[in-house]
Amino acid sequence: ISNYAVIFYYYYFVFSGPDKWGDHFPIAHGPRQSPIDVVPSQARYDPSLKPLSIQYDPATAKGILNNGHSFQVDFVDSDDRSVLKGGPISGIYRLRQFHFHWGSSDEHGSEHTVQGVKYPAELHLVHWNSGKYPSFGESAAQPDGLAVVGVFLKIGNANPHLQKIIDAFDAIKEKGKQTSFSDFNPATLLPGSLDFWTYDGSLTTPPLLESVTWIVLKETISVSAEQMARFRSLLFTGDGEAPCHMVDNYRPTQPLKQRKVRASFK
Ligand SMILES: NS(=O)(=O)c1cc(F)ccc1F
Ligand SMILES: [Zn+2]
Repeated sequence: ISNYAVIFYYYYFVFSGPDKWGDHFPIAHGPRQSPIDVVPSQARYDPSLKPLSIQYDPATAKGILNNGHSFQVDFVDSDDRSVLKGGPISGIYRLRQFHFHWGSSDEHGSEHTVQGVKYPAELHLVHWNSGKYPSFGESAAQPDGLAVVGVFLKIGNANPHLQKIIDAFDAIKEKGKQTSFSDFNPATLLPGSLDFWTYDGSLTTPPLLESVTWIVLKETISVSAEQMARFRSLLFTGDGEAPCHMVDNYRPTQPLKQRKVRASFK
């Protein structure tokens, strides 16, 4: 079908909300959908999991974009300067972008939950298996193609590392706007501990591809209530449209089905 139709359907379903996605993306009812509710007592410690190795080069930061359903910071991924290794993955995965999901209030907004606990926001650092596949697009179609590190945000002290991102929001308020974003190390957004839960899952927005090894960190990072309010000042809508605040851009948790969640810690 034409590119126009693809774009139309993409935006139609993204805007018609998660409950409608299954009608036209049957994989929405698949065996390894994300996000899920992580139940720590059901997660089995796996001593064979290696420590996470995260090495990012701030020079690979490229730009920041409002894509109409979140904002994302894109990275140069034409070489292995910013990579993820270890943990549950084999080989080397290149950082492609990071983005967030958040709510209309501090009571909810994360995609994953922990024994039903919802956080106000969740950071996703998206990596693709450059050791095995030639591109992000190719990787996204493979069961071992992507690895996403998820980090929960919790209301507390203002996060100075988030502030640099927030300061760029005025330039990307509307859908489709982007601006350059350089010299930023996303490792500054990680908590002190890299203890994690891991499970096999999917993209959480259409096309919901079941190609993601999820690595969800146990420890949270802080964000202030004022900083969360700045996230909610972004718009889903484009210039000239009736403004609609970018909030509640998270998918509800999905059935675990036959999956096991492993823990990297006792
Ligand atoms: N929320 S997500 O990390 O699963 C995700 C990453 C992508 F690169 C594309 C779509 C997605 F939904
Ligand atoms: Zn995400």
